[in-house]
Amino acid sequence: MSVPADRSSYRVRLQNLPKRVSKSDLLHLIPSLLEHLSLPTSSFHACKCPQAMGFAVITFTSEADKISFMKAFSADVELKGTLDFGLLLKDKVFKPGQTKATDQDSNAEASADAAPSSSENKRGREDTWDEPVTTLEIKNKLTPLHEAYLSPQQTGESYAKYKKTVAAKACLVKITKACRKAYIAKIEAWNGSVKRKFQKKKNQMTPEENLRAVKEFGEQGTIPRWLEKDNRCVEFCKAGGGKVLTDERFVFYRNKCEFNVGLGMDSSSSKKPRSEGDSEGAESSSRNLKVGFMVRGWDGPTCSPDACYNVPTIMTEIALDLETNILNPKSSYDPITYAGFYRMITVRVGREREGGVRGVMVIVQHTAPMGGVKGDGEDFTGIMEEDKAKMVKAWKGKIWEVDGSRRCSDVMELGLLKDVEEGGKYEITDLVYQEFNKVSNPDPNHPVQIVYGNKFVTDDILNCKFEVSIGAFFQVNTSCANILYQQAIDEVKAVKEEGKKLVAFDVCCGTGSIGICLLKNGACDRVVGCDISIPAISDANRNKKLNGLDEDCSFIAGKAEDVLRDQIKDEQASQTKGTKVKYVAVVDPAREGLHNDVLKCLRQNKDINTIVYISCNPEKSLVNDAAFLCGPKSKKNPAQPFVVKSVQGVDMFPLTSHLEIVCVFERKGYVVGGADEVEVKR
Ligand SMILES: C[S@@+](CC[C@H](N)C(=O)[O-])C[C@H]1O[C@@H](n2cnc3c(N)ncnc32)[C@H](O)[C@@H]1O
Repeated sequence: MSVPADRSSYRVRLQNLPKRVSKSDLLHLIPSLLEHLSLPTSSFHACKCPQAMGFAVITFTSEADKISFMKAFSADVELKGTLDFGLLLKDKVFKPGQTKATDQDSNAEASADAAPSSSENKRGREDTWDEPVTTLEIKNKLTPLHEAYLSPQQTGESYAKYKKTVAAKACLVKITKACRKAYIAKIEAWNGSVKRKFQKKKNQMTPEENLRAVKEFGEQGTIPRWLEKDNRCVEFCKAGGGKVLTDERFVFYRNKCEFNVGLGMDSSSSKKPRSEGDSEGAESSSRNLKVGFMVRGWDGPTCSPDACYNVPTIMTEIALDLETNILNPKSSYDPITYAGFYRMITVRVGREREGGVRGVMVIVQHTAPMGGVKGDGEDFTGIMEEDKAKMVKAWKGKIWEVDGSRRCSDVMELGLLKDVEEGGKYEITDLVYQEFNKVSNPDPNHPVQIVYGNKFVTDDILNCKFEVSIGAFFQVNTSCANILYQQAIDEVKAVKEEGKKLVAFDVCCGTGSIGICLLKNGACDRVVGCDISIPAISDANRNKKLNGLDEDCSFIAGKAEDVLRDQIKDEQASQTKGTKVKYVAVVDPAREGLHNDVLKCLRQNKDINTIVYISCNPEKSLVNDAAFLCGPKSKKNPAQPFVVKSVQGVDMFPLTSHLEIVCVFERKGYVVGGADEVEVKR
């Protein structure tokens, strides 16, 4: 059989798989999936699953086979219900020659809540350019729940109910199912081993040994009360009947957006230019540079962000200014051919400064000016310098008076906003360039070049001030972050005990924002944080001083899986004798969840009995991590398990399907029969 050189268009991504799925699991699963869908097993060619990533890439024998699979899969409503983890199919765009599904891919997805997902995208699909993109299509892509919010009849579920369903059902039921599964497997194994043990030793055991074995069997051989039924966990948690928290500002809430610099549709020509010889394309290219979102994926047109409910007006105005007045029309980047110069424009709005003016940072990401990504492209040095000079001239010192009423009247009519709360005064205080030549996204430590201004923006959460560097993470909905962090404060305060010092380990602390808010608001007495990002940790170290908390905070840069264990040990060793200390962990990992070593460290440390877990991926990584923290004891994992104490949803991304969850795990001196109310005695 001849093997085609490039099978990139034959691949799909199967998501929501259990994190620990192996290739051999998949080799069983895929043929049975195909059988279930009445498709020939011969259509399957190969599969890959990166370790502990919870997804797999399946390659079919042809593109037609892939399309048949996708159609059958999407049409099969039952399928999702029958599989424990609710599989999700994603027609991920694989670049020509790309065979590997990497970590970077999922990071790119993680940051894509501003940008459209590429779920319906197909490489080289010509119909992405056939029809003009409508504003409804843009809205559906970026704020897919706008219709559920506006007209409950259309989806049969109101917006609030949908979000609550995600919080209570999808997350909690999945946690319960995953934990129950682990207990059931353990019990089955235990039954077998106990039986063997008894049969072997029946006559040699003393009555005491016999009693001990029976007791052990009793403890290990029973499902904990909170996991008795698949939905039992819900009864223990607030979100089962509770409301998702929101600040009720459903529009224009993002403080950061990443705009693609691509080509927009032209009424005179819908064909995308592909080469210099393509005169029709070249003509439309000169008119079509667009700054916005790629609603139809990497090979589709770039669209104006004006129709997006979650993008503030100042950002849409900056995008428009760039595309009409500043950027050279021949300089957009093509992610398929890697040709071109400007890749992405990030706009970040900061806090209000003196005179009611809000500072804005613009980051221009581009390829190498000489030769581009592959090194053999055009020389953009002149264009770069020219455009940069235009930006400085037009922006530096200019106050933008933004009239938000145009977009407000639209959303007020729809009931998304009560008052005109948009627009105001802005100044682009910082302009930064970043050269990036690889295919995916730069890591947080990637260098930048300051054109004018600073390397960071400033913002406030609760009553704390933060400086945030370019590569550092910061919550994208600042006003809702107040609610999220207040929730964390309340949960940590609940651990505090009179006469005892409370130390909070802020795992994946970013710029130190959660820990600093905890400390400043009296929830704990000391914060010890770690984060993989060096710029974020230098921000955290500046931010603790900015908030007058230098003495009681310690932040270090490093992967949590490498540094947390020693950080905890050092902190415990540093306590003066006689001090009564309690410890709590607040974890806020990226979408992939916590590394196994971090989970092990938290579960094994008997001094940490409460974990406040903030998750932006409650249906996947939170479920997997909960299964580890709450799963049965084993030889590898002998420490007492945690139970889920509460789950609270916070609507950080209104009108999208994303939901932030604050899940509190508490370690209980669990014994059969409901003693899960007893604290661990040490
Ligand atoms: C969702 S953000 C939370 C940041 C911060 N807690 C906040 O609220 O702003 C996740 C953070 O995890 C960090 N991170 C990712 N992988 C990590 C790892 N292996 N070890 C430590 N931190 C990590 C990222 O740099 C990022 O700052």
